[in-house]
Amino acid sequence: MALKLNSVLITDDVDPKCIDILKRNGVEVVFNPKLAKDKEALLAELPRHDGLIVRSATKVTADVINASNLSIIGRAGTGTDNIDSVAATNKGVIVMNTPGGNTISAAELTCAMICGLSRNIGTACISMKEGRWDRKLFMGSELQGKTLAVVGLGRIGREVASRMRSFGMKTIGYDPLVSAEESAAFDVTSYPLEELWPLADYITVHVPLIPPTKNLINGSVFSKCKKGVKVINCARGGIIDEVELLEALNSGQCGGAGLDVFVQEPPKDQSLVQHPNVLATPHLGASTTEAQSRVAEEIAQQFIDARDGKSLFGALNAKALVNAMDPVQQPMIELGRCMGVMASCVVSAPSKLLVKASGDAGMKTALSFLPAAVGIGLMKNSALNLINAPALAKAAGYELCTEYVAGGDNSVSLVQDGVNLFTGCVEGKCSVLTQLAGVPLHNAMTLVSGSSYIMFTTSTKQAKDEALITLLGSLGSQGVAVSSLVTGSSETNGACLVQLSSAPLNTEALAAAGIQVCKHFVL
Ligand SMILES: O=C(O)[C@H](O)COP(=O)(O)O
Repeated sequence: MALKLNSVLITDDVDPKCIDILKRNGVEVVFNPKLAKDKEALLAELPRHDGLIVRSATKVTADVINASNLSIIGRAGTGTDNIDSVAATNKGVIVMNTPGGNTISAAELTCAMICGLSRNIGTACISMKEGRWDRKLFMGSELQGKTLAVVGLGRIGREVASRMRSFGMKTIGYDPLVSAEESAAFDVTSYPLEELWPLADYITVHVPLIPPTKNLINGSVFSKCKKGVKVINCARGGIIDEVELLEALNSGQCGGAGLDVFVQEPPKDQSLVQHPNVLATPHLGASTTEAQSRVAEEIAQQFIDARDGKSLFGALNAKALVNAMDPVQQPMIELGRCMGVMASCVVSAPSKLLVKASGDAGMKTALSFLPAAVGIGLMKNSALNLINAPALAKAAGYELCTEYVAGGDNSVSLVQDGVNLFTGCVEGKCSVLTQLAGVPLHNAMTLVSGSSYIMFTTSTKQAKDEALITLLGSLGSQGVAVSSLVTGSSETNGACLVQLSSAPLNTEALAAAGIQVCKHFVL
């Protein structure tokens, strides 16, 4: 499944390697970092591009996304909080970052902050530049034997811990996604937050800014810490409550803060930056030649790989697409979509549908995108794709659950309230489905886009058989040939899908013949 990527707009300062790689691969590139600060101009330029690449300066808000024709937004870096991912997902736009490219640079800056705070390097340097020689004023403390608490034990947190251990620091930490055993394996002793705070001499945060991490370190936390605790934030502004940090600095409860990021960047309120115990830098975590070169190369190559259908590495909101990229899965996507179209004739929102796949491991993999494919067919909205279908189907009242049954005949069933609406499979994948009335399904469900189908359901199996005989007779009398037929039934209902070799269909004549056709539809 390839992505449209004829033209890419870059609105932040990225290393020229990014432009080179995209151009070398036949992509037109417009590089205009001024657009990061000029929304009107951004909105005017964006519609003619398929891809957008940013760092943290460009605010990719919902109105920007909705006014665009983008297929993909790339972040040359880690944090995507400047991109409205919900709006992107609802519009079916991939959001992608370069998760590891600036890890070392961010970790090294954090370590530099810890060292700088321990020896007052920032303030001592300013004092010397002012012509003073204040040796007594800048008495420091060693790091050896002190405890560093790392909140967030992902890539960056782990690199910080490992480097600071070489200074003789004891490393403790917390991460809701990392077990105590796992963190012990990289020499970080895990504690619940409430137990972590009183143990720490230094606290460094390496978490994204999301609702549970907003103001994670606040006045109440400072009151539980050792007096003089030092805090470092090279992650995102707002993880440490800025107002309550200032109070803690003023009272001495906090002995120093290393801040690379701020709620507002650049910060209008300078109280924290000007505080003597604050070591401040202007969001320089990823600002090294190495990190910039890496993230620029990575985002460009990831775009090309996505365009060529090779990989979706770094994609944050396209779970269904990742497995669906494999060309062998295309018939399965089409099957899901067709089943969704058929289902739309018999179900309406709100409803809960079970997408049940049985067969080999490939069928289990297919379940990662089948509900999305069913959703596309179900909602019959041309703006839907595998990225936005799950969210939009849910918003419309369709709950799509999945179930995998190992073994079986590589088929997919759509089940509502325990009643099997349809079962299907892709050509060559399935032998004969037992619940179908003697029709080899691999022929009958070879669904071809643009074919004309009639689908009807009945309250009993017998009624279905009778209706089918009447329908076939009626079609025959109209000169419409039937190319394949799928019938299904359970104890309580019957279903039938008739594929016609030629459209159009005289639905009035059918109605006159007393046939309850749910829908005549073109897949
Ligand atoms: O999230 C990141 O990757 C870092 O904060 C760096 O941001 P920047 O690319 O704007 O320097």
